[in-house]
Amino acid sequence: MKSAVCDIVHKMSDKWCLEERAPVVEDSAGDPIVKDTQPPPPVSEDGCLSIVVLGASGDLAKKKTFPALFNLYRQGFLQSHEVYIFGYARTKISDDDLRDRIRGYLTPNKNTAEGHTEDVSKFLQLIKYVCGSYDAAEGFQCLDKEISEHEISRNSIEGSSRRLFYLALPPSVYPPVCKMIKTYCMNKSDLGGWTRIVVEKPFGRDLESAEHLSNQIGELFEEPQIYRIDHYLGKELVQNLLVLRFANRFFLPSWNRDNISSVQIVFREDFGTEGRGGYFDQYGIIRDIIQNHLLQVLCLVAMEKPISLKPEHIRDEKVKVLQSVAPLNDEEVVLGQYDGYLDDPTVPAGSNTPTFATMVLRIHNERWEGVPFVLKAGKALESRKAEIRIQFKEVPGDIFKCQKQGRNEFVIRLQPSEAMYMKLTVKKPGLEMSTAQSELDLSYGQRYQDVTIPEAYERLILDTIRGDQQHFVRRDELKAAWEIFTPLLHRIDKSELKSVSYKPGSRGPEEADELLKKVGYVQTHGYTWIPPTL
Ligand SMILES: NC(=O)C1=CN([C@@H]2O[C@H](COP(=O)(O)OP(=O)(O)OC[C@H]3O[C@@H](n4cnc5c(N)ncnc54)[C@H](OP(=O)(O)O)[C@@H]3O)[C@@H](O)[C@H]2O)C=CC1
Ligand SMILES: O=C1O[C@H](COP(=O)(O)O)[C@@H](O)[C@H](O)[C@H]1O
Repeated sequence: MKSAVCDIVHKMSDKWCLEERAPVVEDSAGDPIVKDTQPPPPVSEDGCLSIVVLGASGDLAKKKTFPALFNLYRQGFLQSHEVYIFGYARTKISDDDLRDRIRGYLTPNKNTAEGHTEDVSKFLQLIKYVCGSYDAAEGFQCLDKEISEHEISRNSIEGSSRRLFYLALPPSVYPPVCKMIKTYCMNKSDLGGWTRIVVEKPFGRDLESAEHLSNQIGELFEEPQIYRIDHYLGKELVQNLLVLRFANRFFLPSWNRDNISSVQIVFREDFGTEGRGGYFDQYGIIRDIIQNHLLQVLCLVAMEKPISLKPEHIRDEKVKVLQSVAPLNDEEVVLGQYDGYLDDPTVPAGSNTPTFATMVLRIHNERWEGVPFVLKAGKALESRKAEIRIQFKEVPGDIFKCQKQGRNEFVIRLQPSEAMYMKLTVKKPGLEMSTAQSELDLSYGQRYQDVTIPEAYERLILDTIRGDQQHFVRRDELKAAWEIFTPLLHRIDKSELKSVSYKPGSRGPEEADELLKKVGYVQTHGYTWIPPTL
Protein backbone atom coordinates (compact mmCIF):
# COMPACT_ATOMS: atom_id res chain seq x y z
CA MET A 1 0.00 0.00 0.00
CA LYS A 2 1.31 3.45 -0.91
CA SER A 3 2.10 6.01 1.77
CA ALA A 4 -0.90 8.28 1.85
CA VAL A 5 -3.33 10.22 3.94
CA CYS A 6 -6.58 8.36 3.40
CA ASP A 7 -10.02 9.78 3.81
CA ILE A 8 -12.39 7.10 4.90
CA VAL A 9 -16.07 7.12 5.42
CA HIS A 10 -17.10 5.17 8.44
CA LYS A 11 -20.09 4.78 10.64
CA MET A 12 -19.84 6.20 14.11
CA SER A 13 -22.76 6.71 16.47
CA ASP A 14 -25.12 6.20 13.55
CA LYS A 15 -23.63 9.11 11.64
CA TRP A 16 -21.55 8.91 8.51
CA CYS A 17 -18.37 10.84 9.02
CA LEU A 18 -15.48 11.75 6.85
CA GLU A 19 -12.39 11.04 8.87
CA GLU A 20 -8.82 11.89 8.13
CA ARG A 21 -6.56 8.97 8.94
CA ALA A 22 -2.97 8.93 9.97
CA PRO A 23 -0.48 8.56 7.12
CA VAL A 24 0.10 4.94 6.20
CA VAL A 25 3.61 3.72 5.40
CA GLU A 26 4.90 0.26 4.67
CA ASP A 27 7.32 -1.78 6.77
CA SER A 28 10.07 -3.89 5.23
CA ALA A 29 7.62 -6.75 4.68
CA GLY A 30 5.32 -4.45 2.78
CA ASP A 31 2.65 -4.46 5.52
CA PRO A 32 1.12 -1.11 6.27
CA ILE A 33 2.09 0.54 9.52
CA VAL A 34 0.26 3.54 10.87
CA LYS A 35 2.57 6.30 12.03
CA ASP A 36 1.77 7.55 15.49
CA THR A 37 3.25 10.98 14.84
CA GLN A 38 0.75 13.10 13.00
CA PRO A 39 1.13 16.71 11.94
CA PRO A 40 -1.03 19.01 14.07
CA PRO A 41 -4.46 19.70 12.56
CA PRO A 42 -4.30 22.92 10.53
CA VAL A 43 -7.40 24.42 12.12
CA SER A 44 -9.26 23.93 15.35
CA GLU A 45 -12.67 22.32 15.34
CA ASP A 46 -13.21 22.72 19.07
CA GLY A 47 -12.70 25.40 21.71
CA CYS A 48 -14.36 28.73 22.26
CA LEU A 49 -16.85 29.44 19.48
CA SER A 50 -18.58 32.74 18.72
CA ILE A 51 -21.37 32.70 16.17
CA VAL A 52 -22.41 36.12 14.91
CA VAL A 53 -25.70 36.43 13.04
CA LEU A 54 -25.58 39.68 11.08
CA GLY A 55 -29.06 40.82 10.10
CA ALA A 56 -30.38 39.27 13.30
CA SER A 57 -33.55 41.38 13.11
CA GLY A 58 -34.51 39.85 9.76
CA ASP A 59 -36.69 37.14 8.35
CA LEU A 60 -34.06 34.49 7.59
CA ALA A 61 -32.42 34.89 10.99
CA LYS A 62 -35.61 34.30 12.96
CA LYS A 63 -37.07 31.59 10.71
CA LYS A 64 -33.98 29.60 9.80
CA THR A 65 -30.66 30.62 11.34
CA PHE A 66 -31.58 30.82 15.04
CA PRO A 67 -33.84 27.73 14.91
CA ALA A 68 -31.01 25.77 13.26
CA LEU A 69 -28.60 26.91 15.96
CA PHE A 70 -31.14 25.91 18.58
CA ASN A 71 -31.50 22.43 17.14
CA LEU A 72 -27.72 22.02 17.04
CA TYR A 73 -27.60 23.13 20.64
CA ARG A 74 -30.29 20.66 21.66
CA GLN A 75 -28.43 17.83 20.00
CA GLY A 76 -25.20 18.74 21.77
CA PHE A 77 -23.32 20.03 18.74
CA LEU A 78 -23.12 23.45 20.36
CA GLN A 79 -22.02 23.27 23.97
CA SER A 80 -22.92 26.06 26.36
CA HIS A 81 -19.42 26.05 27.86
CA GLU A 82 -17.85 26.98 24.53
CA VAL A 83 -20.44 28.73 22.37
CA TYR A 84 -21.89 32.21 22.47
CA ILE A 85 -24.23 33.67 19.87
CA PHE A 86 -24.29 37.33 18.90
CA GLY A 87 -27.08 38.96 16.94
CA TYR A 88 -26.06 42.10 15.08
CA ALA A 89 -28.24 44.58 13.18
CA ARG A 90 -29.16 48.26 13.00
CA THR A 91 -32.56 47.96 14.66
CA LYS A 92 -32.45 49.28 18.19
CA ILE A 93 -33.60 46.40 20.35
CA SER A 94 -32.42 44.82 23.59
CA ASP A 95 -31.12 41.27 24.14
CA ASP A 96 -34.53 40.33 25.48
CA ASP A 97 -36.34 41.85 22.50
CA LEU A 98 -34.29 39.69 20.16
CA ARG A 99 -34.92 36.63 22.31
CA ASP A 100 -38.65 37.36 22.26
CA ARG A 101 -38.62 37.69 18.47
CA ILE A 102 -37.09 34.29 17.92
CA ARG A 103 -38.60 32.31 20.82
CA GLY A 104 -41.73 31.36 18.88
CA TYR A 105 -39.68 29.86 16.06
CA LEU A 106 -37.81 27.44 18.32
CA THR A 107 -40.31 24.65 17.98
CA PRO A 108 -39.87 21.07 19.20
CA ASN A 109 -39.78 18.24 16.71
CA LYS A 110 -41.57 14.92 17.13
CA ASN A 111 -38.69 13.14 18.87
CA THR A 112 -37.38 15.88 21.14
CA ALA A 113 -40.42 17.47 22.76
CA GLU A 114 -39.30 16.53 26.26
CA GLY A 115 -37.41 19.29 28.06
CA HIS A 116 -38.07 21.69 25.21
CA THR A 117 -39.14 24.73 27.24
CA GLU A 118 -36.16 24.48 29.55
CA ASP A 119 -33.79 24.11 26.59
CA VAL A 120 -35.31 27.17 24.91
CA SER A 121 -34.62 29.27 28.03
CA LYS A 122 -31.04 28.03 28.32
CA PHE A 123 -30.40 28.55 24.63
CA LEU A 124 -31.78 32.09 24.65
CA GLN A 125 -29.41 32.97 27.47
CA LEU A 126 -26.53 32.23 25.11
CA ILE A 127 -27.67 35.07 22.84
CA LYS A 128 -26.56 38.67 23.05
CA TYR A 129 -27.58 41.50 20.74
CA VAL A 130 -25.22 44.19 19.46
CA CYS A 131 -26.66 47.15 17.60
CA GLY A 132 -24.67 48.86 14.88
CA SER A 133 -24.55 49.87 11.28
CA TYR A 134 -23.03 47.77 8.51
CA ASP A 135 -20.44 50.24 7.31
CA ALA A 136 -19.10 52.07 10.35
CA ALA A 137 -16.32 51.12 12.72
CA GLU A 138 -18.16 51.76 15.97
CA GLY A 139 -20.59 48.86 15.85
CA PHE A 140 -17.99 46.35 14.79
CA GLN A 141 -15.52 47.53 17.42
CA CYS A 142 -18.25 47.02 19.96
CA LEU A 143 -18.98 43.57 18.51
CA ASP A 144 -15.32 42.63 18.69
CA LYS A 145 -15.17 43.78 22.29
CA GLU A 146 -18.17 41.59 23.17
CA ILE A 147 -16.69 38.59 21.39
CA SER A 148 -13.32 39.08 23.06
CA GLU A 149 -14.96 39.32 26.46
CA HIS A 150 -16.72 36.04 25.81
CA GLU A 151 -13.45 34.44 24.74
CA ILE A 152 -11.65 35.71 27.82
CA SER A 153 -14.48 34.46 30.04
CA ARG A 154 -13.96 31.00 28.52
CA ASN A 155 -10.20 31.21 29.19
CA SER A 156 -9.55 31.01 25.50
CA ILE A 157 -5.99 31.83 24.46
CA GLU A 158 -6.06 34.76 22.09
CA GLY A 159 -5.96 33.51 18.54
CA SER A 160 -7.17 30.02 19.30
CA SER A 161 -10.87 30.84 19.20
CA ARG A 162 -13.36 30.27 16.42
CA ARG A 163 -15.42 33.08 14.96
CA LEU A 164 -18.25 32.36 12.56
CA PHE A 165 -20.02 35.29 10.87
CA TYR A 166 -23.35 34.44 9.26
CA LEU A 167 -24.46 37.19 6.87
CA ALA A 168 -28.25 36.95 6.98
CA LEU A 169 -28.33 40.21 5.06
CA PRO A 170 -29.12 41.58 1.63
CA PRO A 171 -26.08 41.01 -0.61
CA SER A 172 -25.75 44.76 -1.21
CA VAL A 173 -24.18 45.08 2.23
CA TYR A 174 -21.81 42.09 1.99
CA PRO A 175 -18.81 44.19 0.87
CA PRO A 176 -18.92 46.77 3.69
CA VAL A 177 -19.73 44.10 6.26
CA CYS A 178 -16.85 41.90 5.13
CA LYS A 179 -14.55 44.91 5.23
CA MET A 180 -15.63 45.68 8.80
CA ILE A 181 -15.21 42.08 9.92
CA LYS A 182 -11.77 41.94 8.35
CA THR A 183 -10.71 45.23 9.93
CA TYR A 184 -12.16 44.86 13.40
CA CYS A 185 -13.39 41.38 14.22
CA MET A 186 -10.93 38.77 13.05
CA ASN A 187 -9.55 36.08 15.24
CA LYS A 188 -6.46 37.85 16.49
CA SER A 189 -3.56 35.59 15.58
CA ASP A 190 -2.79 32.28 14.03
CA LEU A 191 -2.93 29.93 16.99
CA GLY A 192 -5.24 27.38 15.43
CA GLY A 193 -8.38 29.50 15.65
CA TRP A 194 -10.26 30.69 12.63
CA THR A 195 -12.63 33.25 11.16
CA ARG A 196 -15.22 32.10 8.62
CA ILE A 197 -18.03 33.87 6.87
CA VAL A 198 -21.27 32.44 5.56
CA VAL A 199 -22.96 34.30 2.72
CA GLU A 200 -26.49 33.79 1.53
CA LYS A 201 -27.87 33.81 -1.96
CA PRO A 202 -28.52 35.66 -4.21
CA PHE A 203 -24.81 36.03 -4.76
CA GLY A 204 -24.93 38.64 -7.50
CA ARG A 205 -27.54 39.33 -10.19
CA ASP A 206 -25.54 38.15 -13.17
CA LEU A 207 -22.04 37.07 -14.10
CA GLU A 208 -20.52 40.52 -13.88
CA SER A 209 -22.05 41.51 -10.54
CA ALA A 210 -21.28 38.09 -9.03
CA GLU A 211 -17.66 38.30 -10.15
CA HIS A 212 -17.45 41.83 -8.79
CA LEU A 213 -18.80 40.68 -5.44
CA SER A 214 -16.47 37.66 -5.46
CA ASN A 215 -13.51 39.95 -6.11
CA GLN A 216 -14.50 42.29 -3.30
CA ILE A 217 -14.89 39.46 -0.80
CA GLY A 218 -11.95 37.56 -2.26
CA GLU A 219 -9.65 40.49 -1.48
CA LEU A 220 -10.56 40.17 2.17
CA PHE A 221 -10.98 36.44 2.74
CA GLU A 222 -9.42 33.27 1.38
CA GLU A 223 -11.71 30.80 -0.37
CA PRO A 224 -11.53 28.27 2.53
CA GLN A 225 -12.96 30.98 4.80
CA ILE A 226 -15.97 31.68 2.56
CA TYR A 227 -19.07 29.49 2.78
CA ARG A 228 -21.57 30.30 0.02
CA ILE A 229 -24.66 28.63 1.33
CA ASP A 230 -27.33 27.03 -0.86
CA HIS A 231 -29.76 25.41 1.51
CA TYR A 232 -30.89 22.85 -1.08
CA LEU A 233 -27.48 21.22 -0.64
CA GLY A 234 -28.45 20.54 2.96
CA LYS A 235 -31.66 18.68 2.17
CA GLU A 236 -31.64 15.00 3.06
CA LEU A 237 -32.41 13.64 -0.36
CA VAL A 238 -30.03 15.99 -2.08
CA GLN A 239 -27.29 14.79 0.24
CA ASN A 240 -28.31 11.26 -0.63
CA LEU A 241 -27.68 11.72 -4.35
CA LEU A 242 -24.02 10.79 -4.42
CA VAL A 243 -24.57 7.74 -2.24
CA LEU A 244 -27.47 6.67 -4.39
CA ARG A 245 -25.59 7.03 -7.64
CA PHE A 246 -22.17 5.76 -6.68
CA ALA A 247 -22.88 3.18 -3.97
CA ASN A 248 -25.49 1.20 -5.89
CA ARG A 249 -24.32 -1.09 -8.63
CA PHE A 250 -27.56 -1.12 -10.54
CA PHE A 251 -27.57 2.62 -11.14
CA LEU A 252 -24.04 2.74 -12.53
CA PRO A 253 -24.70 1.27 -15.99
CA SER A 254 -28.13 2.82 -16.48
CA TRP A 255 -27.38 6.43 -15.54
CA ASN A 256 -26.71 7.77 -19.02
CA ARG A 257 -28.05 8.72 -22.45
CA ASP A 258 -28.41 5.07 -23.49
CA ASN A 259 -31.17 4.54 -20.94
CA ILE A 260 -32.49 7.87 -19.75
CA SER A 261 -34.75 9.90 -22.00
CA SER A 262 -35.18 13.01 -19.84
CA VAL A 263 -34.48 14.46 -16.41
CA GLN A 264 -36.77 16.96 -14.74
CA ILE A 265 -35.86 18.94 -11.65
CA VAL A 266 -38.94 20.65 -10.36
CA PHE A 267 -39.72 23.19 -7.65
CA ARG A 268 -43.31 24.24 -6.99
CA GLU A 269 -44.70 26.51 -4.33
CA ASP A 270 -48.41 26.87 -3.66
CA PHE A 271 -48.08 30.46 -2.48
CA GLY A 272 -47.05 33.66 -4.20
CA THR A 273 -44.67 36.36 -3.10
CA GLU A 274 -46.86 37.21 -0.11
CA GLY A 275 -46.08 40.86 0.41
CA ARG A 276 -42.39 40.41 -0.49
CA GLY A 277 -43.05 41.07 -4.16
CA GLY A 278 -40.84 44.15 -4.16
CA TYR A 279 -37.86 42.08 -3.05
CA PHE A 280 -38.70 39.18 -5.35
CA ASP A 281 -39.16 41.44 -8.35
CA GLN A 282 -35.49 42.43 -8.34
CA TYR A 283 -34.58 38.80 -8.87
CA GLY A 284 -37.37 36.66 -10.33
CA ILE A 285 -37.70 32.89 -10.23
CA ILE A 286 -34.57 32.12 -12.26
CA ARG A 287 -32.26 33.99 -9.90
CA ASP A 288 -34.26 32.96 -6.83
CA ILE A 289 -34.49 29.20 -7.45
CA ILE A 290 -33.16 27.93 -10.76
CA GLN A 291 -29.68 29.44 -11.00
CA ASN A 292 -28.84 28.14 -7.53
CA HIS A 293 -31.04 25.45 -5.97
CA LEU A 294 -32.09 23.54 -9.09
CA LEU A 295 -28.76 23.90 -10.79
CA GLN A 296 -26.97 22.51 -7.75
CA VAL A 297 -29.27 19.51 -7.84
CA LEU A 298 -28.59 19.10 -11.56
CA CYS A 299 -24.85 19.01 -10.86
CA LEU A 300 -25.25 16.15 -8.41
CA VAL A 301 -27.50 14.22 -10.78
CA ALA A 302 -25.25 14.69 -13.80
CA MET A 303 -21.68 14.83 -12.53
CA GLU A 304 -19.12 12.09 -12.98
CA LYS A 305 -17.90 10.09 -10.02
CA PRO A 306 -15.41 12.16 -8.01
CA ILE A 307 -12.00 10.69 -7.19
CA SER A 308 -12.92 10.79 -3.51
CA LEU A 309 -15.35 12.44 -1.15
CA LYS A 310 -12.99 15.33 -0.53
CA PRO A 311 -14.88 18.60 -1.04
CA GLU A 312 -12.50 19.76 -3.77
CA HIS A 313 -12.88 16.54 -5.72
CA ILE A 314 -16.65 16.77 -5.61
CA ARG A 315 -16.69 20.43 -6.52
CA ASP A 316 -14.26 19.84 -9.38
CA GLU A 317 -16.78 17.44 -10.93
CA LYS A 318 -19.66 19.85 -10.41
CA VAL A 319 -17.77 22.59 -12.20
CA LYS A 320 -17.10 20.27 -15.16
CA VAL A 321 -20.83 19.61 -15.57
CA LEU A 322 -21.65 23.31 -15.44
CA GLN A 323 -19.00 24.08 -17.99
CA SER A 324 -20.48 21.42 -20.29
CA VAL A 325 -23.90 23.05 -20.38
CA ALA A 326 -24.63 24.43 -23.85
CA PRO A 327 -25.98 27.99 -24.26
CA LEU A 328 -29.72 28.13 -23.58
CA ASN A 329 -32.03 28.20 -26.54
CA ASP A 330 -34.92 30.70 -26.34
CA GLU A 331 -37.13 28.12 -28.04
CA GLU A 332 -36.67 25.90 -25.00
CA VAL A 333 -37.62 28.47 -22.38
CA VAL A 334 -41.12 29.26 -21.10
CA LEU A 335 -41.60 32.14 -18.67
CA GLY A 336 -44.73 32.84 -16.68
CA GLN A 337 -46.12 35.37 -14.26
CA TYR A 338 -49.16 34.59 -12.15
CA ASP A 339 -52.28 36.74 -12.43
CA GLY A 340 -52.37 39.10 -9.47
CA TYR A 341 -48.59 39.39 -9.05
CA LEU A 342 -48.70 42.97 -10.33
CA ASP A 343 -51.40 43.88 -7.79
CA ASP A 344 -48.77 43.82 -5.04
CA PRO A 345 -48.10 47.55 -4.46
CA THR A 346 -44.38 46.82 -3.92
CA VAL A 347 -44.06 45.37 -7.45
CA PRO A 348 -43.27 47.96 -10.15
CA ALA A 349 -46.14 48.45 -12.60
CA GLY A 350 -45.81 46.42 -15.78
CA SER A 351 -43.01 44.23 -14.40
CA ASN A 352 -41.97 41.37 -16.72
CA THR A 353 -40.31 39.44 -13.88
CA PRO A 354 -41.09 35.74 -14.18
CA THR A 355 -42.61 33.94 -11.20
CA PHE A 356 -42.48 30.72 -13.22
CA ALA A 357 -39.94 29.31 -15.64
CA THR A 358 -39.35 26.05 -17.44
CA MET A 359 -36.20 25.63 -19.44
CA VAL A 360 -34.19 22.89 -21.04
CA LEU A 361 -30.50 22.55 -20.28
CA ARG A 362 -28.36 20.45 -22.63
CA ILE A 363 -25.21 18.89 -21.26
CA HIS A 364 -22.69 18.46 -24.00
CA ASN A 365 -20.69 15.45 -22.89
CA GLU A 366 -20.38 11.73 -23.51
CA ARG A 367 -22.83 10.71 -20.81
CA TRP A 368 -25.64 13.16 -21.48
CA GLU A 369 -25.56 14.30 -25.11
CA GLY A 370 -29.18 14.44 -26.30
CA VAL A 371 -30.81 14.11 -22.88
CA PRO A 372 -32.91 17.17 -21.97
CA PHE A 373 -32.52 18.37 -18.40
CA VAL A 374 -35.71 20.29 -17.74
CA LEU A 375 -35.57 22.77 -14.86
CA LYS A 376 -38.94 23.99 -13.73
CA ALA A 377 -39.79 26.37 -10.89
CA GLY A 378 -42.86 28.35 -10.05
CA LYS A 379 -44.66 30.27 -7.36
CA ALA A 380 -48.43 30.30 -6.76
CA LEU A 381 -48.91 26.86 -8.31
CA GLU A 382 -51.30 24.07 -7.40
CA SER A 383 -49.00 22.32 -4.94
CA ARG A 384 -45.79 22.61 -2.98
CA LYS A 385 -43.19 20.10 -3.97
CA ALA A 386 -39.63 19.63 -5.12
CA GLU A 387 -38.53 16.54 -6.97
CA ILE A 388 -36.19 14.99 -9.50
CA ARG A 389 -37.94 12.89 -12.13
CA ILE A 390 -35.80 10.66 -14.30
CA GLN A 391 -37.68 9.10 -17.16
CA PHE A 392 -36.20 6.05 -18.86
CA LYS A 393 -36.47 5.14 -22.51
CA GLU A 394 -38.90 2.54 -23.73
CA VAL A 395 -38.05 -1.14 -23.63
CA PRO A 396 -36.85 -2.13 -27.08
CA GLY A 397 -38.84 -4.97 -28.66
CA ASP A 398 -41.69 -4.76 -26.16
CA ILE A 399 -43.54 -8.09 -26.13
CA PHE A 400 -46.19 -7.02 -23.60
CA LYS A 401 -47.59 -4.10 -25.56
CA CYS A 402 -47.51 -2.18 -22.30
CA GLN A 403 -45.79 0.98 -23.46
CA LYS A 404 -49.03 2.88 -23.60
CA GLN A 405 -49.25 2.64 -19.81
CA GLY A 406 -46.10 4.65 -19.26
CA ARG A 407 -42.36 4.47 -19.08
CA ASN A 408 -40.15 3.61 -16.15
CA GLU A 409 -39.51 6.61 -13.99
CA PHE A 410 -37.30 7.06 -11.00
CA VAL A 411 -38.52 9.88 -8.80
CA ILE A 412 -36.65 11.45 -5.92
CA ARG A 413 -39.06 13.50 -3.88
CA LEU A 414 -37.06 16.12 -2.00
CA GLN A 415 -40.06 17.57 -0.21
CA PRO A 416 -42.59 17.26 1.26
CA SER A 417 -42.80 13.56 2.23
CA GLU A 418 -39.22 12.65 1.30
CA ALA A 419 -39.22 9.53 -0.83
CA MET A 420 -37.67 7.68 -3.73
CA TYR A 421 -39.90 5.61 -5.90
CA MET A 422 -39.44 3.70 -9.08
CA LYS A 423 -42.41 3.51 -11.40
CA LEU A 424 -42.35 0.17 -13.09
CA THR A 425 -44.53 -2.24 -14.99
CA VAL A 426 -45.69 -5.40 -13.24
CA LYS A 427 -48.07 -8.21 -14.03
CA LYS A 428 -51.48 -7.17 -12.77
CA PRO A 429 -52.15 -9.56 -9.88
CA GLY A 430 -54.88 -12.03 -10.75
CA LEU A 431 -55.72 -14.74 -13.22
CA GLU A 432 -55.37 -12.68 -16.35
CA MET A 433 -52.02 -11.95 -17.93
CA SER A 434 -52.05 -8.19 -18.16
CA THR A 435 -49.69 -5.44 -17.11
CA ALA A 436 -50.09 -2.50 -14.78
CA GLN A 437 -48.03 0.42 -13.52
CA SER A 438 -46.85 0.15 -9.95
CA GLU A 439 -43.91 1.28 -7.88
CA LEU A 440 -41.04 0.30 -5.63
CA ASP A 441 -41.35 2.83 -2.88
CA LEU A 442 -38.91 4.00 -0.25
CA SER A 443 -40.86 6.60 1.68
CA TYR A 444 -38.73 8.01 4.44
CA GLY A 445 -41.59 8.79 6.81
CA GLN A 446 -42.52 5.13 6.81
CA ARG A 447 -39.11 3.50 6.55
CA TYR A 448 -37.34 5.75 9.09
CA GLN A 449 -40.07 6.39 11.62
CA ASP A 450 -37.72 7.12 14.52
CA VAL A 451 -35.52 9.49 12.61
CA THR A 452 -36.06 13.23 12.58
CA ILE A 453 -34.74 14.52 9.31
CA PRO A 454 -32.64 17.58 10.11
CA GLU A 455 -33.37 20.96 8.61
CA ALA A 456 -31.04 21.87 5.77
CA TYR A 457 -29.68 24.89 7.64
CA GLU A 458 -28.81 22.75 10.64
CA ARG A 459 -26.50 20.48 8.69
CA LEU A 460 -24.93 23.30 6.75
CA ILE A 461 -24.17 25.42 9.79
CA LEU A 462 -22.62 22.37 11.42
CA ASP A 463 -20.47 21.94 8.31
CA THR A 464 -19.26 25.52 8.57
CA ILE A 465 -18.21 24.91 12.16
CA ARG A 466 -16.45 21.70 11.16
CA GLY A 467 -14.78 23.32 8.20
CA ASP A 468 -16.34 21.03 5.60
CA GLN A 469 -16.99 22.91 2.35
CA GLN A 470 -18.37 19.97 0.39
CA HIS A 471 -21.92 21.29 0.46
CA PHE A 472 -21.03 24.88 -0.30
CA VAL A 473 -20.63 26.60 -3.63
CA ARG A 474 -17.07 27.27 -4.73
CA ARG A 475 -16.24 30.49 -6.55
CA ASP A 476 -15.60 28.86 -9.94
CA GLU A 477 -18.86 26.91 -9.58
CA LEU A 478 -20.74 30.13 -9.01
CA LYS A 479 -19.10 31.73 -12.03
CA ALA A 480 -19.97 28.77 -14.24
CA ALA A 481 -23.57 28.89 -12.98
CA TRP A 482 -23.94 32.55 -13.85
CA GLU A 483 -22.38 31.98 -17.26
CA ILE A 484 -25.28 29.68 -18.11
CA PHE A 485 -28.07 32.07 -17.20
CA THR A 486 -26.72 35.57 -17.70
CA PRO A 487 -27.50 35.96 -21.43
CA LEU A 488 -31.08 34.78 -20.83
CA LEU A 489 -31.52 36.99 -17.77
CA HIS A 490 -30.33 40.04 -19.63
CA ARG A 491 -32.84 39.40 -22.42
CA ILE A 492 -35.62 39.04 -19.83
CA ASP A 493 -34.50 42.23 -18.06
CA LYS A 494 -34.76 44.04 -21.40
CA SER A 495 -38.21 42.46 -21.95
CA GLU A 496 -36.96 40.75 -25.10
CA LEU A 497 -38.48 37.58 -23.68
CA LYS A 498 -41.95 37.95 -22.21
CA SER A 499 -43.63 36.16 -19.35
CA VAL A 500 -47.02 34.67 -20.18
CA SER A 501 -49.70 34.83 -17.53
CA TYR A 502 -51.01 31.82 -15.60
CA LYS A 503 -53.72 31.31 -13.04
CA PRO A 504 -52.65 31.09 -9.40
CA GLY A 505 -53.28 27.54 -8.19
CA SER A 506 -52.71 26.04 -11.64
CA ARG A 507 -49.84 23.96 -13.08
CA GLY A 508 -48.38 27.10 -14.63
CA PRO A 509 -48.55 28.08 -18.31
CA GLU A 510 -49.72 25.36 -20.70
CA GLU A 511 -46.73 26.20 -22.88
CA ALA A 512 -44.50 24.60 -20.25
CA ASP A 513 -46.24 21.24 -20.57
CA GLU A 514 -46.08 21.54 -24.34
CA LEU A 515 -42.34 22.14 -24.15
CA LEU A 516 -41.95 19.08 -21.98
CA LYS A 517 -43.81 16.99 -24.53
CA LYS A 518 -41.75 18.46 -27.33
CA VAL A 519 -38.51 17.34 -25.72
CA GLY A 520 -39.81 13.80 -25.41
CA TYR A 521 -41.37 13.48 -21.99
CA VAL A 522 -44.20 10.95 -21.98
CA GLN A 523 -46.72 11.44 -19.23
CA THR A 524 -48.04 8.37 -17.43
CA HIS A 525 -51.81 8.23 -17.55
CA GLY A 526 -54.08 6.49 -15.07
CA TYR A 527 -51.45 6.14 -12.36
CA THR A 528 -50.46 8.42 -9.49
CA TRP A 529 -48.03 7.76 -6.71
CA ILE A 530 -49.59 8.48 -3.33
CA PRO A 531 -47.27 8.96 -0.37
CA PRO A 532 -48.07 6.16 2.09
CA THR A 533 -49.54 7.19 5.41
CA LEU A 534 -48.58 5.56 8.68
N1 LIG B 1 -35.91 34.85 4.16
C1 LIG B 1 -35.67 33.68 3.59
O1 LIG B 1 -36.40 32.72 3.75
C2 LIG B 1 -34.44 33.51 2.75
C3 LIG B 1 -33.50 34.52 2.63
N2 LIG B 1 -32.36 34.32 1.92
C4 LIG B 1 -31.33 35.35 1.82
O2 LIG B 1 -30.87 35.66 3.12
C5 LIG B 1 -30.54 37.03 3.22
C6 LIG B 1 -31.37 37.66 4.32
O3 LIG B 1 -32.73 37.48 4.01
P1 LIG B 1 -33.92 38.06 4.90
O4 LIG B 1 -33.66 37.82 6.33
O5 LIG B 1 -35.16 37.57 4.31
O6 LIG B 1 -33.77 39.60 4.60
P2 LIG B 1 -34.41 40.83 5.35
O7 LIG B 1 -34.96 41.74 4.33
O8 LIG B 1 -35.28 40.41 6.47
O9 LIG B 1 -33.09 41.56 5.88
C7 LIG B 1 -32.33 41.11 7.00
C8 LIG B 1 -31.89 42.31 7.81
O10 LIG B 1 -30.99 43.07 7.04
C9 LIG B 1 -31.18 44.46 7.29
N3 LIG B 1 -31.48 45.11 6.02
C10 LIG B 1 -32.56 44.94 5.24
N4 LIG B 1 -32.48 45.69 4.14
C11 LIG B 1 -31.33 46.37 4.23
C12 LIG B 1 -30.66 47.29 3.39
N5 LIG B 1 -31.17 47.69 2.24
N6 LIG B 1 -29.47 47.78 3.80
C13 LIG B 1 -28.93 47.38 4.94
N7 LIG B 1 -29.51 46.48 5.78
C14 LIG B 1 -30.69 45.99 5.42
C15 LIG B 1 -32.34 44.57 8.25
O11 LIG B 1 -31.80 44.71 9.55
P3 LIG B 1 -31.60 46.10 10.27
O12 LIG B 1 -32.39 47.14 9.56
O13 LIG B 1 -32.07 45.86 11.67
O14 LIG B 1 -30.14 46.33 10.22
C16 LIG B 1 -33.03 43.23 8.16
O15 LIG B 1 -33.63 42.85 9.36
C17 LIG B 1 -30.82 37.62 1.86
O16 LIG B 1 -29.63 37.59 1.14
C18 LIG B 1 -31.84 36.66 1.27
O17 LIG B 1 -31.81 36.67 -0.11
C19 LIG B 1 -32.11 33.12 1.32
C20 LIG B 1 -33.01 32.10 1.39
C21 LIG B 1 -34.26 32.22 2.07
O1 LIG C 1 -34.27 30.24 -1.38
C1 LIG C 1 -35.48 30.24 -1.40
O2 LIG C 1 -36.12 29.11 -1.05
C2 LIG C 1 -37.45 29.15 -0.61
C3 LIG C 1 -37.95 27.71 -0.67
O3 LIG C 1 -37.17 26.91 0.17
P1 LIG C 1 -37.76 25.48 0.63
O4 LIG C 1 -36.65 24.89 1.42
O5 LIG C 1 -39.00 25.78 1.43
O6 LIG C 1 -38.08 24.74 -0.61
C4 LIG C 1 -38.29 30.06 -1.47
O7 LIG C 1 -39.58 30.20 -0.90
C5 LIG C 1 -37.64 31.43 -1.55
O8 LIG C 1 -38.35 32.22 -2.49
C6 LIG C 1 -36.22 31.32 -2.02
O9 LIG C 1 -35.56 32.56 -1.88
